[in-house]
Amino acid sequence: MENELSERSVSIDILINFDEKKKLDYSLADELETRERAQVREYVQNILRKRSYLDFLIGEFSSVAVEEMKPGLKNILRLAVYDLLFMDSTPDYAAINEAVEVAKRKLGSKTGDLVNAIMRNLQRDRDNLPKPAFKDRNKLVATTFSHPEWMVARWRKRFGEREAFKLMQANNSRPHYYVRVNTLRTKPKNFELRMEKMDIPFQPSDWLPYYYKIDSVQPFISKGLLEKGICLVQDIAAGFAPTILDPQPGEKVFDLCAAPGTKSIMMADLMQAEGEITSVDISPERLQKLAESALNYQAENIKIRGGDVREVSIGLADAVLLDAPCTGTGVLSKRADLRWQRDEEGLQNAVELQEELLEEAANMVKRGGRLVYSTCSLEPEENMEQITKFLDKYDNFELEILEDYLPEEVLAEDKLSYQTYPHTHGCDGHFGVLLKRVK
Ligand SMILES: C[S@@+](CC[C@H](N)C(=O)[O-])C[C@H]1O[C@@H](n2cnc3c(N)ncnc32)[C@H](O)[C@@H]1O
Repeated sequence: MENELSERSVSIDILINFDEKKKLDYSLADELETRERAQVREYVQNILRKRSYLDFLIGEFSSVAVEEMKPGLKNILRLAVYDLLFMDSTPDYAAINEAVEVAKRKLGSKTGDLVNAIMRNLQRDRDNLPKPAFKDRNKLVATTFSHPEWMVARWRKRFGEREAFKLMQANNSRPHYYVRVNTLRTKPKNFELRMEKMDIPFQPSDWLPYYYKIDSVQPFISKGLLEKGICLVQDIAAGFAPTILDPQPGEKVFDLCAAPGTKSIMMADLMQAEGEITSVDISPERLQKLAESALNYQAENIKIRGGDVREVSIGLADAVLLDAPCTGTGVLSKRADLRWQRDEEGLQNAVELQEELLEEAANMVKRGGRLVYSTCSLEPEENMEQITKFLDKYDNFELEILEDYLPEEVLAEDKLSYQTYPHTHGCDGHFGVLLKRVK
């Protein structure tokens, strides 16, 4: 019999908690070993990536409608169906028996019997599974690709169906990972030698210096490379915003909405820790992570400031980065949970907050100074439309051309913004512009 704290049962607890509280809390896995914790993350993210499709299958084989199931039963079944159909390493009997045991233990023997019946039915038909066949096209696509219907409707309209499919497929695939070497701690050549010695596969990027595409983050954790501050896990597109801000040693820089701090750390490195970065964020927990990273990465020029960007009074800077809170629709392969947490109202709220934050950020830029606005969203309202609105209102800022900083393939035709897409660029979806204060 399975131990109380198995990867499966902890994954189920995290998924139940997510359904009930709309928050993904991995701390429930804290008592597991590193490898098991990684497995829990895999389970949770993979199940969230396939959630609508798994629910469709459960509905087809159950006498109880999925909408009527409590989160406990629903998530035991989601994990069991995922195990049965998508985990080659799990034998059928183990997938079914373990689900039945967890159901009995958590919800009683009757529920265990129900799980057994549903799973046996599904196993019997596994070579001839039903396919979603809804008349409503958005519902059909949303179920097939496990994205919310509002997102599907938007993306089908904007990109056309073929491209929207490719984007959703990319969101449902294993994400790409990059690390950036921290030159405050080591030289890139030494870092490469170290990776070779440790047999860690890596591929230097030709987009930005010091970035390497990697297969998995796991060896970097287990060999202590992150802990020692040697390198940082950061998507290459997340490095574009600091790159175009181009902070120089000795400058005064503000990083607004800075936590957990990967961009502050990168900017400290670009500045060789000379000058001053004030990193502002509203979240004390996330700022705690930034404080730990600053120590770890020897980013000694970072000063942390807790508070709302709209309320802090920190004067003027040569260069300001506003990495605005957003819907995160560009990072859905790494954060599959976000697709289930966002809705159209949330998008509208994000747009309003970004507008206020952008105005505040602009007021903190010295005359002649630079302002970068960035998001990890694919939605025009959060990106270029936000900037157009801002420029219509303020005539003391101008957009700068980005071709000296970034590869052409990530730039808009006019070279005044960058936007990456997971399905075309093989990295997260990020947007950014560089504004100069001209008067
Ligand atoms: C996209 S994340 C920032 C990621 C960060 N720049 C990095 O690279 O690690 C957005 C951040 O905005 C913060 N935030 C949201 N509203 C804020 C506000 N009104 N004032 C300050 N920070 C805010 C959130 O706490 C969150 O940490």
